[in-house]
Amino acid sequence: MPQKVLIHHNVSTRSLLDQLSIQTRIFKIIVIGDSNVGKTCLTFRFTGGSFPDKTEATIGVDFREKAVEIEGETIKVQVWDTAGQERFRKSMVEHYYRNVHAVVFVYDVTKMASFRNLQTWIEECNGHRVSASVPRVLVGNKCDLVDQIQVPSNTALKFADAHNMLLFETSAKDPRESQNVDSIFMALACRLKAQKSLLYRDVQRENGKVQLTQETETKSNCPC
Ligand SMILES: Nc1nc2c(ncn2[C@@H]2O[C@H](COP(=O)(O)OP(=O)(O)OP(=O)(O)O)[C@@H](O)[C@H]2O)c(=O)[nH]1
Ligand SMILES: [Mg+2]
Repeated sequence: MPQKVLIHHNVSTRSLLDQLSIQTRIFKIIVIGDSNVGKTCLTFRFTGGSFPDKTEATIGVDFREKAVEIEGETIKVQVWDTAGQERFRKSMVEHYYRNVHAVVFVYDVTKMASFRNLQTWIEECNGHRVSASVPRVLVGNKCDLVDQIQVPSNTALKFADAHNMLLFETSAKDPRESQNVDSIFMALACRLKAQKSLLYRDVQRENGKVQLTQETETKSNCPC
């Protein structure tokens, strides 16, 4: 008798877990740009809430995740912090762009070369057949270095407009800017939620396998 109770309990626990995983939506956001612009620091600021004491050049990719709540729904934002150095990224590039939901292009406001190179990063992104409906944003980082700014805001704004991107000028280092860093990812998550272009955890009951599938896109009505 107690055994029967146990079996019944297992079944209901499993279906509850299935339901929970179906409801977990994951947004894959990749962060792209030259080496040293601060991609790791920005992703760390968003997911960990602080500025890392020390960073090393990213090799391949580092994943960071943060659960956010939007209109009562908990969503997992999966941030792919990519390597800026060619030698540390070449074997991974296909993986960066596969099933991506949004792209964050980063430049360093104190380094004009990192701004000019954005064109190359955009071309790489387009070359990997990332759909035009995948939201993209532009981030000028290191705004705390006010005396060293080389990229004027209006130049960056024109570029962002021409490429249909929102522009965020911010600093991963300055704690007063942390809300601004959060708003980069939150604006994207908000837009993706509205778009319904999501990774669903689609529970395939066949053979008890769990697979990830991508839903078809619908038109966005997000205000951001
Ligand atoms: N002043 C200032 N320094 C920053 C800021 N963000 C990052 N840095 C510094 O810039 C350097 C590079 O930062 P990372 O985040 O490692 O750069 P990355 O873009 O991830 O570089 P790769 O991994 O090689 O592609 C580090 O010394 C950071 O401390 C910022 O907002 N302000
Ligand atoms: Mg890095």
